[in-house]
Amino acid sequence: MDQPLQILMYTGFDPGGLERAYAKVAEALAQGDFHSAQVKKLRHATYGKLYRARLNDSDRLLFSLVKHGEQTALLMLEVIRQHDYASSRFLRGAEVSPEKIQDADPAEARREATPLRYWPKTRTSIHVLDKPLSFDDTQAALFAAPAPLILVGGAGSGKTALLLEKLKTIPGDVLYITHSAYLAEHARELYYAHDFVREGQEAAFLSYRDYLETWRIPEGREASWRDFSAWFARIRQNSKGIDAHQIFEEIRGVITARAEGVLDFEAYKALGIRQSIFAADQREAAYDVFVRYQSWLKDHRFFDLNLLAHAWKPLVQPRYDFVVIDEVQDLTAIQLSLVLAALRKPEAFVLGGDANQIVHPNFFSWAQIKSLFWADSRLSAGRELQVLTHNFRNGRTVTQVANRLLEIKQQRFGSIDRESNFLVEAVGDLAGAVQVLDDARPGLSALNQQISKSTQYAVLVLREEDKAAARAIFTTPLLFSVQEAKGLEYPHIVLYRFLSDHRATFAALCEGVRKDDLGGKALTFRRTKDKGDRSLDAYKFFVNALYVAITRAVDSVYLVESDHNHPLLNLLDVQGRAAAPIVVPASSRDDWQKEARKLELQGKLEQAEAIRASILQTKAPPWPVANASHVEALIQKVFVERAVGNKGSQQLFEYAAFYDAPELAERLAQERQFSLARHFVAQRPRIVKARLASYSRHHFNEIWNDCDRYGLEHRTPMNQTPLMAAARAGNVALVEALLEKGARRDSCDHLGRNAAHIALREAFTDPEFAQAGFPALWSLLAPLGIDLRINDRLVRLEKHQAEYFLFQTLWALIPNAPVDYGLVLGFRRGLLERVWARLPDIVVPPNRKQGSYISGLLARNEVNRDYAYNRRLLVRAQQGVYLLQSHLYLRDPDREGEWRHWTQAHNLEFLQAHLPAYRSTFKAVLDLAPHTEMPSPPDANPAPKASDDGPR
Ligand SMILES: Nc1ncnc2c1ncn2[C@@H]1O[C@H](COP(=O)(O)OP(=O)(O)OP(=O)(O)O)[C@@H](O)[C@H]1O
Repeated sequence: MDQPLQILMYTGFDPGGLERAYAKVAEALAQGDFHSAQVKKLRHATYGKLYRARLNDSDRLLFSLVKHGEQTALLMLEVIRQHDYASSRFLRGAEVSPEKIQDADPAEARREATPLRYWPKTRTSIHVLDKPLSFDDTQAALFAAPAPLILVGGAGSGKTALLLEKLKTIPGDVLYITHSAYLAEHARELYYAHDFVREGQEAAFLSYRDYLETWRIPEGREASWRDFSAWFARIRQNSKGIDAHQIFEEIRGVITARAEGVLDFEAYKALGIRQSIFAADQREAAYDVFVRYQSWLKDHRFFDLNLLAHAWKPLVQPRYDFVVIDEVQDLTAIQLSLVLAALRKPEAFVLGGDANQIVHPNFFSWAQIKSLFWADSRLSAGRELQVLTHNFRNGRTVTQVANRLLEIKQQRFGSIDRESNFLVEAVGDLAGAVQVLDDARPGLSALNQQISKSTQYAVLVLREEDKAAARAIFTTPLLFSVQEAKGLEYPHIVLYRFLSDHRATFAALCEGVRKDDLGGKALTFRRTKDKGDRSLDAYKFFVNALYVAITRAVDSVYLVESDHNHPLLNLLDVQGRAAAPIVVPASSRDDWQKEARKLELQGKLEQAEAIRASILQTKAPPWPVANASHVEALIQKVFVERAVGNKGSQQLFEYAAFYDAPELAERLAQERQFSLARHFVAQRPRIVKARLASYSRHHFNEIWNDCDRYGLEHRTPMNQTPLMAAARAGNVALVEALLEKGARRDSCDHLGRNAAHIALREAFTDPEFAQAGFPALWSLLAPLGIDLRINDRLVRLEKHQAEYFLFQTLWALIPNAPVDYGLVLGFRRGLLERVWARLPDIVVPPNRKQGSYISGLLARNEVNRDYAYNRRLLVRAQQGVYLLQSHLYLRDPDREGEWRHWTQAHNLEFLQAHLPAYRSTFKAVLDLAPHTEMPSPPDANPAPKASDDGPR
């Protein structure tokens, strides 16, 4: 007999008014009686296994099962009232048709329960992000505590999870912001996982860079370390022994970092000994480099995020009701103050971070943060920083070694500050291992042979410049510097010669530290004795880098070292590995494919490309692809050169049918007497169907064969990726399978349409498609947001906003809408009314389909309309006729940081060339594109006044 099921509740669960019916059903379910509550199993595209029970004639209970160890529990998610599945929190966008749901079997449900990594038995309330989570006591207390809050926690302590859950509770305009673009995007995905929506909230998820762009898009690009070091190498002879890494850190973390303004030379010279990397006698030379740095930025159209923050200060207005800042240690004081300047109420913020993970140059300290905020008496009353000490990510041994490293750092240098003075406790069941491997060729070659086949192992080096040596041994594409590895995690991590290449530095770290004093349960606070001792600053990068590197491993760490007797290994209590070779199962092609996509999303293009080049090794397909240049060549051949035979005409006709270009078919009929083209409307469905045949099937073997040979992003003869073709064919299962393999949602055809736009077009033309597969396709394919450059600002449209759907609709329709709508450039309200009426309510709620709502939506997004939330998307061409406005740009997917005018993104020039009948219309629209440059931003790199009389 199975144990009774425990009952847990989702934090948003509310049986309001149905308590008695709920209690009865819950009791039966807990006893494993699924029959009397008529439990049915539902399938959800993203959530996985969900069940519904009958509460009464019209109301239903939605639940899932979770387990921890031997214990299984019911997780009560939601009461669905009056059969209204469409407005369900967890089923939104999912298809629930009564014929397709089946009776549920309790034994199978137990087997398929979702594992909970952590579950203190006293807690019954469960949060749901991408997965169900039971908070620990600190997380729970902080979740309930009022803002402002500053929360500190080691790697994997659940900061991001807590910050996001907290954010969900707050109404109004809210912002999640962090330095890394990847983390901002990842946080947004976690937040909206399972289609979470909060009524009455507008949430923005921005990287710090995006945030700046929402105020004004800077010219040029950010100066990276690589740019800086190449420049510095050229000027180093006359910079009096200043080290490149140190001056980079000094400029970014000290000279330009203060909220009050860039330090002038006098103020810089007067800094205390612990406030600068450089001793008093080096400051003049250091400042001189800074002055030259500014000229260099200007000359090369580079920008620096701190200098930009100073310049942007006058632009920032109160805009947000609440702000969450994650990984706050990656931001400087000026950057922080620029974010907080956008708050409507100064105390409405929560910050999270970990000072032990600083590998970006910024001189961060919690004391500085505290003084920045708590100096404000409105914020300070009774506030302390809160510390999260559980580790939900790493195994026990990895956590132990990471803790020892923190202890060593503290013994050697004293506590950095009270706030970072903690050790962490692993909560998972995994033991894991940390071992030393010999840096000797035969052994390492054998190791390389094993791990280079696996996505489970990554190799880390301290700095970018150490990669070359590691590459001589390790051929895995998963090779990272510590900077790059921040925020990543892998089951197994190989650290290549961290200690052996910096023997003396790491040995100095161990001076005076006794092994017997290590291995404790907690750190006691201890200040350094000598205030002038700046050795921590010199070693900070090395210790923190090692800490970050070790904590990337979920399971095990291998330190490849030539010096097994290094004192740090002894202090960390890490042993050599016994002779047993490491044997690793090879990862599948699919795993590599997914890994490449994951890395690409994280901005790790070098490693993603290495996977494609060295492991996937795909080749170009042998067929001609109907992209813009191919179609142009065909047009030239058929209409200009008037090539003999029908082959070219046939190909063009197929293209015209597939891409809804009746005008092109008409030309074929008239200019080439191509008779099939006279029956365009009748022929079109046949051609489309034939072209999509293999994407419409239930068996995908043929598709997988093509993907293996030509890659997941290869183009079909109709210039679609397999994902686009599957979307157009309405094949939800294939779309899911392709996404699971890592297919890109953002690939576009030559008219700027991605898979979501293609599905949307199809839904506008085919009512059956709209009602059947489309809701699931939209939920799977539509990106969470669209970035537009409107004039000189970044405007991000979020998926739940009406403006988002308006823009996506226009993008899917213009310029040559599906056949029955004709050419769409300028459009009236009626067009939107007609096409939205075809879509199910689950995608466009009924109130948004009404003419009056649409009129309002168009009017309030018109460039000249005075309205606070106007996104300025449209221009009124004449009474009632709108057009996308002329200062509207989209991100160029192929050129990072660049924007393309919407007419270019849509390739209107191409269309203009091959649709002569519409040339004048296209020309009129193309003429709207501004030929002049954008208005220039305020001077992003103002030369500080001191440079006039400062040292040169
Ligand atoms: N209470 C919890 N129970 C189980 N898992 C949890 C809990 N809280 C967080 N996690 C999981 O632990 C992992 C790490 O959490 P999260 O990313 O929030 O930590 P973090 O402190 O922000 O880490 P880092 O500083 O390394 O980015 C995530 O997979 C998250 O879902």
